[in-house]
Amino acid sequence: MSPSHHDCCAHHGHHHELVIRDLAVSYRRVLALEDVSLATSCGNRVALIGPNGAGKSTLLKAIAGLVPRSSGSIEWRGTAVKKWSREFAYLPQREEIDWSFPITVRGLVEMGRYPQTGWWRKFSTEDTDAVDRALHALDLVSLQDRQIRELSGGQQQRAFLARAIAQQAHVLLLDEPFTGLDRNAAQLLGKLLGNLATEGRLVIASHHDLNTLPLLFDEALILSTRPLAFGPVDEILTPELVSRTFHEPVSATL
Ligand SMILES: Nc1ncnc2c1ncn2[C@@H]1O[C@H](COP(=O)(O)OP(=O)(O)OP(=O)(O)O)[C@@H](O)[C@H]1O
Repeated sequence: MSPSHHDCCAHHGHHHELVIRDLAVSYRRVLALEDVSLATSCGNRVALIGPNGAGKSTLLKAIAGLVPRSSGSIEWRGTAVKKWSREFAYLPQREEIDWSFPITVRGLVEMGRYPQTGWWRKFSTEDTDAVDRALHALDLVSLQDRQIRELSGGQQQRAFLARAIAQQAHVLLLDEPFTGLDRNAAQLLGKLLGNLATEGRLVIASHHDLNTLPLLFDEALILSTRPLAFGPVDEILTPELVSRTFHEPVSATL
């Protein structure tokens, strides 16, 4: 029996839903990640912190099943994650997305239903309802007929999150979702991510701004190819650790 997103924490007691053990990822000769272990559950917002090249994007892609791992394991609700499944939604960094692609906001959100419907089936009422709910949750109802390329950066981020919600993904893997957003857009996105976590989703995002870290996230993984620390943000964010993370060259750990 797979728990719905409303009860996913309650019935698991102390068992964590996402468990990563001794993960390593290499790109040909570059060792991008090593010895990464962490355990967390729905309801949390986890920040990945670290200097450029620390492996934050690589970890998001590895959890999403988008890059092969050299060793280690990833378990989601007791089952080994071997490849992409619809439980995971991955949002790439802004510059990796082709924003000129001709599609409306609603069209993009409907794409979240394709893993369920298959392209040959018609949209059911359930699919339409899921799309409507996702547009509503991300405050996009009035923008649904607009082209994606005509939106602001914050609105585009929300459209991609709405697609993930329509997909009914429980794990949201976001690569620098706050980068490039103005204050208002960042505040709105922060609030929406908080709601999604409270509803019982797990949010994992790379993040660069240590000042907003305690406001936007519950837990943090400090990464420099290897993990330097993982835990609640208020315990992790010590001056010693911050200077160790950002003043030490990444290559020193390789
Ligand atoms: N496709 C790739 N092929 C080869 N090496 C790669 C590839 N992608 C990333 N790397 C290397 O892996 C390491 C980790 O990169 P990654 O993008 O995960 O870091 P990051 O923490 O997300 O960095 P940033 O903050 O700059 O986005 C870096 O040394 C990078 O050069």
